[in-house]
Amino acid sequence: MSVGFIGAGRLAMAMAKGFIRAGAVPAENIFASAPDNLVGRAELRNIKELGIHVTHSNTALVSQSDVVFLAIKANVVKNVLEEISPFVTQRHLFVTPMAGITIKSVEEALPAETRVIRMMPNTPLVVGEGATVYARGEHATKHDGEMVEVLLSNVGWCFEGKEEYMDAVTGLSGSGPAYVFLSIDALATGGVKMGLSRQESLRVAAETIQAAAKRVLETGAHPSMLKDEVCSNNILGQSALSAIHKMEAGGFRALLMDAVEAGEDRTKELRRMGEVKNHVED
Ligand SMILES: NC(=O)C1=CN([C@@H]2O[C@H](COP(=O)(O)OP(=O)(O)OC[C@H]3O[C@@H](n4cnc5c(N)ncnc54)[C@H](OP(=O)(O)O)[C@@H]3O)[C@@H](O)[C@H]2O)C=CC1
Ligand SMILES: O=C(O)[C@@H]1CCC=N1
Repeated sequence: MSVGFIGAGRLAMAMAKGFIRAGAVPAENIFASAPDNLVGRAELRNIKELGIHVTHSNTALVSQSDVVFLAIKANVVKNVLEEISPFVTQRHLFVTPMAGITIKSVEEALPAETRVIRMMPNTPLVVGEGATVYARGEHATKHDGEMVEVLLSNVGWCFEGKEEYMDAVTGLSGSGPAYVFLSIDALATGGVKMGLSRQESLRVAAETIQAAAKRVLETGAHPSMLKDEVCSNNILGQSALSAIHKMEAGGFRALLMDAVEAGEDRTKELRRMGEVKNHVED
């Protein structure tokens, strides 16, 4: 199976590296199309070092690939689909990770009965971890879905969901790693303020987040119950409860809920951007 990425940006390269590292797709079966303006840029050297094939032609990439990931931004999708449409055949499966862009809009821009799957991954798949939710279009078969699921399961957890939730998934897990990176940085900075070295503090913060996530996944327990395990009820303890009181007073949980909602709202705006040719935001 040959895998192509239209757009050789951050997500595409994370996926390509993740697939190669996991042994899911050999580098020689991976293609990426990068615009001409990448020539001479450091990104192109990094991409070439991966050993994948790089072209400056989206249409050549389509001709070379069985599975085509649309790893571009919403503002160029209309033009790109118009450009490649004459080169699309029944051989192709299109997978779109684009925030906000619906399956229907991709299907309508490509030849009738083109098989399309929409998915929302996240970039930690570069290290073989992460969460991907996908939804099948009208013509994508169960087998197509299983194929995507097997491929993405090499680089994290992947499951089929409903397209109507995909904007919310974008606000939750597509963008989620950024919220967690921010949290790790903030926790580590707190440690530094209390006298730890930056390096130690960062490691302790990252290991703590990883361990807590693992505990949720392995026990299947409600996070509030696990929180109670950490918080001593005894008046002689309560250092965790004192900290949590501060977090609640600062609206910590409401802030994270608002973040997911804001991510979803912006994703819906991106959908409108995708409806216009070469949209440029003011
Ligand atoms: N980054 C993430 O964490 C995630 C991203 N996504 C989605 O993935 C998509 C890509 O995001 P991301 O990788 O972050 O964005 P990037 O901007 O890093 O990558 C997009 C790439 O597309 C290239 N490009 C622009 N126009 C064209 C064209 N006409 N033909 C081919 N390539 C073109 C850009 O080149 P140039 O820079 O030269 O313009 C750039 O390299 C988005 O739709 C996003 O919503 C989904 C989940 C997570
Ligand atoms: O911010 C973005 O556009 C993308 C969508 C999900 C994560 N990053």
